[in-house]
Amino acid sequence: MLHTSSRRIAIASDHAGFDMKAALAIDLRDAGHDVVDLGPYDAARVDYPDYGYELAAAIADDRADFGVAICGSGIGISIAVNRHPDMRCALVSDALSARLSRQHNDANVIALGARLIGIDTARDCVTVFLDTPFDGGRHSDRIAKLSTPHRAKDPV
Ligand SMILES: O=C(CO)[C@H](O)[C@H](O)[C@H](O)COP(=O)(O)O
Repeated sequence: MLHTSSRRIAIASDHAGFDMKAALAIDLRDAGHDVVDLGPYDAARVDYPDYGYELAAAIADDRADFGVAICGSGIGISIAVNRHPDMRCALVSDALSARLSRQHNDANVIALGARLIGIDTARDCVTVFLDTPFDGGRHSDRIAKLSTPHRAKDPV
């Protein structure tokens, strides 16, 4: 059982993340979540930006509450998701990082590297991610700044 309260979860990968995506989608559905699988639907080689952009759009359009993004390292698809100003995609490989990404960063997408971590670690990360609330407080203004980026101050 991955977690308790039901959520709308979009999940996407590239070819390297295809098997992990399939396993996590089953787990999430078994746990009672409404899972939107954005593909790919077979293991043929694809480009991770296409799927990262689809995942970001699904959340931005309110078709999902949270996202799970998977590629070989998790790096490429996390970069793609984070091109959207309202996405806070956290690439994690341990449960503590997954928890902190929710508590401090209000991350709405978790990215995983299927060639770097095993399915048990991935399950732990997703479980903690979905079960952990945002702390708010001092973190809220920082989160707001992420959606309105500005240039760094000129050096003195
Ligand atoms: O990890 C990735 C991007 O950060 C991708 O999943 C790919 O694994 C990576 O780009 C390598 O591509 P390949 O076509 O699988 O060799």
